[in-house]
Amino acid sequence: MTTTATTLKGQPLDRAAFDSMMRRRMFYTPSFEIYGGVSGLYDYGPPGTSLQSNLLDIWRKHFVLEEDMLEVDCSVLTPHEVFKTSGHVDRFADWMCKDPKFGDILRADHFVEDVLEARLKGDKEARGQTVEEKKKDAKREKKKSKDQQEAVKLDDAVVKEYEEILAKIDNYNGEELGELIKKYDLRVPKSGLQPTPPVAFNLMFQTSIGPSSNLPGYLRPETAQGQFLNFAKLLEFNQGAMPFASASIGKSYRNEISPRAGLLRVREFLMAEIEHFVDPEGGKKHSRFYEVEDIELDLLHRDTQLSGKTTVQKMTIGKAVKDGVVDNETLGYFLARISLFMQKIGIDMSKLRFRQHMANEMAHYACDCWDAELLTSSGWVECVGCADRSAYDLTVHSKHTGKPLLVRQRLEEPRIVQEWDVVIKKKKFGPAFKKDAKAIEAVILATTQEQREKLAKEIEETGKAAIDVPELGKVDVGKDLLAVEYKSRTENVRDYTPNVIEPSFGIGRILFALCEHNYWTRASEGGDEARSVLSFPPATAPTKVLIVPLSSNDKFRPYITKLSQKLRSAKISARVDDSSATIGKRYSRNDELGTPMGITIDFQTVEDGTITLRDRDSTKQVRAEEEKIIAAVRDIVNGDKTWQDIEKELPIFEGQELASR
Ligand SMILES: Nc1ncnc2c1ncn2[C@@H]1O[C@H](COP(=O)(O)OP(=O)(O)OP(=O)(O)O)[C@@H](O)[C@H]1O
Repeated sequence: MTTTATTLKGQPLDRAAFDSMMRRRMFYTPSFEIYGGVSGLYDYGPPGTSLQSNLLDIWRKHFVLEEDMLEVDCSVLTPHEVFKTSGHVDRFADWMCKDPKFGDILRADHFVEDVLEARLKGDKEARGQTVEEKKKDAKREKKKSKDQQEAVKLDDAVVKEYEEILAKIDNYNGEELGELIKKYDLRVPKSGLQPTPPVAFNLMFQTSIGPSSNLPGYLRPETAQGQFLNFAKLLEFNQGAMPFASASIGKSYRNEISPRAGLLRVREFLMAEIEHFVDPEGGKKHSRFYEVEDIELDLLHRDTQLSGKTTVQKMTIGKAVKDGVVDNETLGYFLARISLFMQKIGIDMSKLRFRQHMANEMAHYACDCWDAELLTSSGWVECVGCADRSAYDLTVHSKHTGKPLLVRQRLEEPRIVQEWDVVIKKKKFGPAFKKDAKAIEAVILATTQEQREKLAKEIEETGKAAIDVPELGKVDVGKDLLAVEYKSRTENVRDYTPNVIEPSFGIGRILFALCEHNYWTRASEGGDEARSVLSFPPATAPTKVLIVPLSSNDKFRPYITKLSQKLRSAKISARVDDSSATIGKRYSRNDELGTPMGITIDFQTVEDGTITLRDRDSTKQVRAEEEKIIAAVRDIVNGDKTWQDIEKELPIFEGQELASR
C-alpha cells in the first residue's frame, strides 16, 4: 500500500536526502556502528533525544495530566509464567520464511506484499506512464533487483486480485500466506526461487533471570502486562473509584524478523501505553465523550478493506459510535484524543487515518481495534494501536494466580440480575481436556454477556460450542461439558472484571513520521543546492532559539551571555552558534535542526540594545529591545502567539542591513 510521499510543501520527498540530513544532524544513528552495527537498533543524538522528550512531555500533559491517569514504571524483565498466561508465549509471533538458496530470512507477509507491489509497479510501467513518472520510478528503483523492476503487463483481473490481497495483507495467517506464495509463484528476487513455507517465529527475547538460570524470562514486548498485574493496587490507590486509567512510558523489545525502514521497525523501542479500565455494563460510555464528538476522523472500516479497497470515510466520532462503526464511546473518545495529540505535535493531518483491524489481524485478546496510521515514505504505518482488550488480561491473570482482579461495587439497593451464566461440568470437563482444561475454562469464564448469549444459541442449535483458545485455536465443547443458562439472582454487591481500552503509542514511529511530515526544501538564494528545513511547531522543536552573533567580535560577548541567561531562566532552550560560518549558513544549519527562531546580535545591539528575531519558516525578521524579543519568544513557545502576531506587533527588520554594517 505505498503512496508517493511528499514534503510539507507538496514537493516529492527525496528519502535519500532526508535520511542523509537526519544522520548528518544526528537525530538518530545506528547503534554500535563502529562495530558494524546491529540491524534494528538505533541511538538518538542530541536533537532526536530532545525531540523525543518534548513529545513525551506533550503526551504526559495531553493524556496523563488531562485525565488524572496513574502513571507507573514497571519492570522490563518478566518471568515466563506471566507471558505464558497472557498468551504471548504461544501467540506473539510473526510468519517467517527463508530463501532456500541463500538462507536469507524474510517476514512472510512483507515478502508477499513486496513482490505483489513490485509486479503492480511493473504492470503500471508496461501500461505506459508519462516520461516524467518513468524517470522518477527508475531513480527510486535503482537499488532494487532486476526481477522486481521488470515491466510486465498483467491481466486486469490479476491486477484486481493483487490489489485485493494488498488491501487485506494483515489478515492472512501463515498457511494462507504460503498458499499465496504458491498460487502466484512468488519468488525471492535474489535467488529466483520460492521461499520455504511460513513458520511462526515468536518475537520475544528470551533470557534467564538470576545466576542459576532456572527462572526463565523475557524482555517485555509491551508495557501493558505490568499495568495489569498492578491493577488491584492501583484500584486501591484510586480509592476504589472507577473508571480510571493507568499509563506507562518505557522501552519494549521485539526480535523483529527483518527490521527495516529506519526507526519504523526496530528491535528496541519506546512505548507510551494507557490502560483505561471501564465497567463493561452500560455500553462503555465515557463521561467526556461530548467534548470530542464533533471531531472528524478519516476512518478505514474493516469491510472496506475486505472488499479490497482502501478508501477512507470522513466521519465525526459521534456519528461513528452512534452508527456502530466504532464499537463504543470510550474507544471513540481515545481515537479522537489521539487525533488531537497528533495535531498538537505537528503531524500533517492529511496524512493521518484510523484503520480498523480485520478479524484475523486482531490480537488474541481484542474485541475491536483501530490503528492510527501515518503516511510516510514507507507507506501507511501503524503508529498507535487502540484496542478494546475486553476483560481478557485481568481474567487470565486472576485465574492463574488465584488473586482477585475485580471491582467490588456496593449497591445502594439490592437488585435482581438476569444474566447468562456459564456452568462448566467439572467432573467430565477435566478428564475430557486434560492439561488444556484450565486454558479452555479461562476463556469460557472470560466471555461477555453477548458472547454467552451466542454460545447458548450455538449449543442449542449444534449441541456444542466452538471456543477460540489462544494456545489451541478453536476447541469444540459439547453440551455434556458446558451449559449456558439465562438466570436471575439478587445482588447486594456487584463484582465485575473491568474491560480495558488500550491506546498504545510507538514513540519512535511517531517521531520519524513527524520529521518526514515537517521536512521540506527551500531554494537557496545563491542558486546552489536546496536547503532542508524541519518546520516543527515550537512546542516540539528540539531547541527553541538560536543565538547568533554577527561575528566573533568581543563586543558581542556580554550580550550573548546575558541573553543566554535570561532565556535559561525563562526555561527556553537556546543554543549559541558563534562559529565562523556566515550568518546564512548558521541559520540554515539550524533550519535543518528545526529551530523555530533565531536571535542576532549585531553592532546596532551594541549601540541601542536592540536585537533581531528571525522566523525559521518565512525567514522574516523583526527588531526590538531585548525584553520585547524575549517576551515574543516566550509567547511563541507557550503557544500564546504565532509569528504572524509578532510581525504585527514589532517592527519588521530587513536582513540586508546586517551585512552592510
Ligand atoms: N518493531 C517496532 N518498532 C517500532 N515501533 C513498534 C514496533 N512494533 C510496534 N511498535 C509500536 O508500538 C505500537 C503498539 O504495538 P502493537 O503491538 O499494536 O504493534 P503491531 O501491531 O505489532 O505493529 P506491526 O503490525 O507494525 O508489527 C505500534 O503502533 C507501533 O507504533
